[in-house]
Amino acid sequence: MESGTALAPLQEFVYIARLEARSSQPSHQSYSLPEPSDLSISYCVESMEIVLVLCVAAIAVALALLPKLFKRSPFRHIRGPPSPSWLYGHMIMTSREKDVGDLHFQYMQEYGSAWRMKECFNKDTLWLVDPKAIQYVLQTSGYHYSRTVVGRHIARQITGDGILYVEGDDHARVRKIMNPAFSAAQLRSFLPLFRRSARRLTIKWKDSLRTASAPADHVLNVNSWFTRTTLDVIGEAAYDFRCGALEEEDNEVVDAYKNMFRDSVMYPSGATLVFRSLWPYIPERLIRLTGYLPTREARRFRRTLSVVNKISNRLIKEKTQTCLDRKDENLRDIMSILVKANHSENPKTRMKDKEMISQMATFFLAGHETTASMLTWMTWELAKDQDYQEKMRQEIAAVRAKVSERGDDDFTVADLDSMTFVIAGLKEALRLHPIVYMMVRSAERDDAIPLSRPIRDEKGNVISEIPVSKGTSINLSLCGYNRLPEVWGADAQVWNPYRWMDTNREKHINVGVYGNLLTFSGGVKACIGWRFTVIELQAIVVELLENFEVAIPDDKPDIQRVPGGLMIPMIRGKPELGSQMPLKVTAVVRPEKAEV
Ligand code: HEM
Repeated sequence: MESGTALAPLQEFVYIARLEARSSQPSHQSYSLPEPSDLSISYCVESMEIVLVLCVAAIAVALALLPKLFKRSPFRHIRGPPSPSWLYGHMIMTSREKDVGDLHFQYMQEYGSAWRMKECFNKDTLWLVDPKAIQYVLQTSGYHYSRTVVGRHIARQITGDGILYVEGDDHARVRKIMNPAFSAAQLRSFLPLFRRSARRLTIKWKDSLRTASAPADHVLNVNSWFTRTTLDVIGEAAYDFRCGALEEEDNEVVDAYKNMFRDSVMYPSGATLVFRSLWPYIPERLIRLTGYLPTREARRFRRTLSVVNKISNRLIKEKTQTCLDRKDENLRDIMSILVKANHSENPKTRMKDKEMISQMATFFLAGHETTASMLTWMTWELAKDQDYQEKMRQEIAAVRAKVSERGDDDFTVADLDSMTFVIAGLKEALRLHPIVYMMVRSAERDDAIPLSRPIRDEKGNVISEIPVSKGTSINLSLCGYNRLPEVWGADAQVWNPYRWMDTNREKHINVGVYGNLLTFSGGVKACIGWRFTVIELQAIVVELLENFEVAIPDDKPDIQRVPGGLMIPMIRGKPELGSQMPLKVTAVVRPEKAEV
């Protein structure tokens, strides 16, 4: 389609709306992955009426906001890829990447550690992988770069007014109350719970192998098993609530989260992108109403939130009563600690019950699919690297021998931390597969973002800091930074866990909370659950490698990193199957346990 005439944006919009209408499905979708070049197979289930209403509203608001939308950005001379569309900018392209990160990696090579792209209505947006710039945005000036209006309101639809939604002083207040529940000592106390859940998973896999017709070729969708395991873990750790996800696949909570991202935010339609791009100009109270719209994402999120809120409501009441009765001394779950911390706060700064419920929904959201996906990508890497997998297994066996010699039944956190190969494998998986692969921040004031390495702009000028104006969207490419050759070496694009054993590694600018990776972000809003995740991953990986070998199945499925809010593993060309990671799983025969 031609662009460039005055009517081009309108033609483009109508063209894409038509294509999307053609691919809209009334109820249960038939899934097909849209190629950036072929929007006719776009994935979109909003009804055409909703799309049209939103379009008309969007165009009306857009006309009223023309002056703001056409403000020229102070970094317009930074280099970047040409925009394919005035209306959509690069938004369709980036939200429909074939494999998460491929565009980021390409632009890093072409333009360096900072580049310019376009949002809807031709608005400039800055992309960063530069460590100093990222440090500045997340840490040095963290509270001057807020989560975007769109990001916050989508989070609000999934979790309510939780920590992912609030900003500024409110964020600092909530974070302070939450911190005690995530102290290192508190999280270490969860190890037995993680190990119990991992053992339950082992039993389930062994049962599955026992009943398999050909155990040597037994293929499991490990992602589904990991999701159910981590759901059980977060239920028990956060609420002392038994989800029972490993026991029954069709459980209410499992069902509430199953493929939630695929069914909501994956491959947003053009109309959705345009509509969302207007939110920053709409009063907050009106944006809140978007959660009640019959759109694909709002409907899907409402379904999940109603299940989680029902449980949280009941539990908050119970735990508050237990706290008031002073019967909570032995309760170590996150919610009990939060209730206690909240009660010791000044009544003015306390979280209200509604806020507490939202934090609980946040833990469920933030705390299970992320960890499950991480386990999925890690086992996939290990399935491809049998040598390294075996090295990890030998290391685990050696530490196991020491534990038995001591007369202990199981590993302590110190034992897990002594496993150099396991930790290096874990860090490498976190580096290559950051589940939250990008974050967008909005500049709260005019500012200049410093760079660690100067770049050249379109005019050949050397720039060591980038001027940004209030309201600019700053895209932090977590997956890009995690593969930056300056930081990780010339082989940054490939799996090489040995890089973590190099004790001569150069010191780099501090950006992230774990291994200096950006996987858990950094600064004032870094992942509060990173330590929780690391211990959980260690506990589960060690259990699995003691009991099983994982390998790529004989038919070598083509695994795709699908951009859907999180980085979702799927079989290329089969999105209707949802998250998938088929791996061949065989039992390891241990000397003392030769059964299975
Ligand atoms: C592999 C696992 C995980 C990954 C990759 C991950 C990643 C992240 C990232 C990148 C952020 C920053 C998001 C942003 O600023 O927009 C974040 C925030 C957060 N995460 Fe995690 N996370 C993981 C597990 C967990 C777990 C297990 C919990 C809770 C038990 C958790 C709770 C949170 C919370 C509450 C926030 C918001 C923090 C704040 O705003 O101050 N996460 N996480």
